[in-house]
Amino acid sequence: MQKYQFQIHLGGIIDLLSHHLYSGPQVFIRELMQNGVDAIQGRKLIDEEHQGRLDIQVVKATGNQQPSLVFEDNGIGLTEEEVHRFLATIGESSKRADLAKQRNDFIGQFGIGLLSCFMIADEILMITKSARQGDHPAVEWRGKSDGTYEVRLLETHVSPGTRVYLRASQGMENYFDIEQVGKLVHHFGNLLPIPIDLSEGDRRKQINDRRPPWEGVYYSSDEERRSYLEYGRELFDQQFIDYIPLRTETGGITGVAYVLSQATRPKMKSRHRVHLKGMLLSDQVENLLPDWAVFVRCVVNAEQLRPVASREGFYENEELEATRTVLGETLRNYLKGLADQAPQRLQEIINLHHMAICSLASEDKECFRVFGDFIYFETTLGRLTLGECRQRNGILRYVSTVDEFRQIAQIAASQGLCILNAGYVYNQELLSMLKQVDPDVQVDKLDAASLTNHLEDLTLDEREGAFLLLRTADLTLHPYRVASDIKKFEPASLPTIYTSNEQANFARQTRLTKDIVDDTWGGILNSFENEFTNSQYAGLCFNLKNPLIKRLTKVEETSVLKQAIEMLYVQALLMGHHPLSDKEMALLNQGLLGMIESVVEKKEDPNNEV
Ligand SMILES: Nc1ncnc2c1ncn2[C@@H]1O[C@H](COP(=O)(O)OP(=O)(O)OP(=O)(O)O)[C@@H](O)[C@H]1O
Repeated sequence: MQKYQFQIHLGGIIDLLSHHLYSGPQVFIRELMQNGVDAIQGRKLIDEEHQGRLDIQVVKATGNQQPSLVFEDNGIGLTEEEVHRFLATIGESSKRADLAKQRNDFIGQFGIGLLSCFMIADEILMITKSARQGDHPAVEWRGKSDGTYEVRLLETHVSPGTRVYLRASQGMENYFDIEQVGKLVHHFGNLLPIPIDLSEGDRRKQINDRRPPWEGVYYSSDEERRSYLEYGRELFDQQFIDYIPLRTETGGITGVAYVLSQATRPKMKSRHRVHLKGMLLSDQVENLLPDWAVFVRCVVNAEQLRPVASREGFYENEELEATRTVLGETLRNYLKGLADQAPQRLQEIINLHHMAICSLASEDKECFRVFGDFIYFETTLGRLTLGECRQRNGILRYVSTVDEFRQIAQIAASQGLCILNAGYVYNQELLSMLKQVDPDVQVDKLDAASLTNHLEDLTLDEREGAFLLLRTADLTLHPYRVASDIKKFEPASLPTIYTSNEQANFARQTRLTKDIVDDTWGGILNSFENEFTNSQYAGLCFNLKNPLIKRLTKVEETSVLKQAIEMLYVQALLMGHHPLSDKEMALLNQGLLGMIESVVEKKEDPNNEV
């Protein structure tokens, strides 16, 4: 059997890189800067004192000549043998662990980056001189996008390092415009530790002369704070509430997490600006922090994490996982610190990102442990954090719907009872997460209807006095499936409370629906309704402490009583935000008209007391 060698279709590979791997042609600038930085790093390994520099020159278009770019570094350079091996072999890199021994020193490793230049130029011309072999002549390498290359040795003196020449292919002139190049060099390279000069003709400027705040030395915490926040504002073009310096051994991270001043939405992920050895990987990295850390946006430099081949994110491996855990720990310590020293700021952060934090804390135990106590609930005693609720009450009691909460809020509040409204999204999940995280906590669901059991009973005499009112109420409200009762409770200004439970609500909903559907459906719903038992009755409880109710117990005329009861019933429904059925609406109308009539009659004949 004969052996053959794989052939590579360079056009196909370039197409693959440009359309499927890289986010766009602009990355060639990143790849070239990175090769320059790596080459300087390589030279430092043989000469520690070596002062590296990168020089990028833009040459404007002239006549029928397309514009061009020259990337120059004073790095390690390549010998002729290395040129054949590393430049002309796709996937071969001098920076891999086995060759470089200290792979961590270099940014590149895949051996494909240089090919990105074919996205904007048809030819790559490189002149390189090895710093390792001083007597070796400089080498000129000319690689073409058709997959061929030429090599020749130069006789002229060239100092060690590498120069890459690129001429814009048709349609790519934009990437050779000085302004555009300046922006891209700054975008990708502003944290690189080697000075990068950009020039066009006589104009020359260092692009990365500003160092990040975590490299600064500060004489006061105010100065430090100002420097960090100003950097964040300029970088992200937004204001932040606070900053958290980041430094971890795992992953070799340095940087800062900025606390967002705008509310985040649930399931929204924060995107971070991430560098690898000073080179920007991406400003859209999502997997740097634990999912719960929605309230910050980071800019970091990593020395040890592994990039994916597109170099636009980190490879998801154990090291990244460990780094994420340590960064999460840093954020948690910051929050704990705030809880002790600046709880208002912590509450401010949580209030801003409340929905997002609730959503995460309801699914993620770790997040719950961090934030749980600071999440607020609507309670019958006002808005309280879960921590405050736990401090005040041995048992946490909640109702599961907003309607139930409305029913009981006033009475519970007047009796100092703290009942949580778990009718909003995530609330019940958060309470069940609380039970998982702290099994000792007692969390009880309260049935709003059962609340009336805890109200003060009437004495025998009082009961006797209220007999007619109660009997009339039972008869009047029976068609509405409402049972009546009478108790004494605060606040005295409240004449009645309407209580319901899930079955009663269902029954009520069925009746409301029946009002608006046709006969066929009405028949089906009727058969449901007929199955209802007493437990599906809602309740209207009169308050004997209320002056109006007290007066009603003295009224003997049942028609007056009936009308008052109907009105109190409708009013209780309206107070609880329950939609009225047609029949109830009619009650309201009749009642109002009746009242108007009696007022008018009274006006006409002041002796006619109603
Ligand atoms: N400026 C340079 N100076 C010295 N050697 C260079 C330079 N540019 C490229 N090389 C050599 O060419 C090889 C291939 O470069 P290329 O950019 O394609 O891949 P890489 O940098 O090794 O890895 P990656 O694909 O991750 O960028 C490098 O490993 C290096 O040996």
